[in-house]
Amino acid sequence: MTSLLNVSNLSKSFIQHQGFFRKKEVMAFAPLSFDLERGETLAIVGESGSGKSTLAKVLTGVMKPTTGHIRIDGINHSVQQHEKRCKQIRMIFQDPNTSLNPRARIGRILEAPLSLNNSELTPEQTQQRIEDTLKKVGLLPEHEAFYPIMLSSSQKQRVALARALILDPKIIVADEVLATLDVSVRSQIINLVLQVQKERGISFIMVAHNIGIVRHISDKILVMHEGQMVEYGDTLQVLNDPQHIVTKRILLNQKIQIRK
Ligand SMILES: Nc1ncnc2c1ncn2[C@@H]1O[C@H](COP(=O)(O)OP(=O)(O)OP(=O)(O)O)[C@@H](O)[C@H]1O
Repeated sequence: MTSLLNVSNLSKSFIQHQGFFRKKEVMAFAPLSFDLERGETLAIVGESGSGKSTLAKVLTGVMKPTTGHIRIDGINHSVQQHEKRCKQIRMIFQDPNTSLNPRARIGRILEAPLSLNNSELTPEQTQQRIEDTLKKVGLLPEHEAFYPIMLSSSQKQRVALARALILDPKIIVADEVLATLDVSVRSQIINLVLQVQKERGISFIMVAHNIGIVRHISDKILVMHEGQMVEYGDTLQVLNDPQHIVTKRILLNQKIQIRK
């Protein structure tokens, strides 16, 4: 059976100019491959600079890969096909304070992906979709008239999730969305993600630091180190019996006991 997401030999390098004539190639991440099934969550962990954010951006098509393929339901996923791509895979960024336009009301923020993606909805259906999506993330239809500054951090992160959900994607990629939130808001957002996942069978790819959360929410884990995928597999299996020194070090740094 075809996996929902199949990533093969995906890599990304940047060309850095050093003076007029010299160029240096920086490998953000080396060729890597993995699969993700419907309704599963993959956690990407690793130390700073290991390539996690670049991988997240390449997966969502924000950046073009240097090598490799991304297939969704067996179909090649291309950066050029912006419209189709947005309906399949959407990204939520770390800080809703910078990712939400402060000058736009919430209704406009949620309407934008629909109009940018040539939605065939009538104005009434668009309005209904916005209200339904707001409700789905625990907000009220009245929040449509609010500006981001009028919302709490939890509400802003809910709007970011609503913006990702509104096109009904198969996969959502979240880059460190929990890092800036305090503990109580963090658990609210985690519960919301788990609920949305259960209801709609969406797959999540989460760049995350906190191994306690990774253990709680993810089915698979991918450990990065200096642009290499050093370990990948079932989350509990990897966390209970890590094979790579980097995984062991991450667990040790967070005082997580290895069970084997
Ligand atoms: N636009 C860019 N141009 C050149 N090099 C880049 C660019 N973006 C990232 N890199 C390099 O790619 C490597 C991986 O960076 P990336 O931001 O993906 O790591 P990360 O694991 O997400 O780090 P952090 O946890 O600190 O966000 C780093 O060496 C970084 O300097």
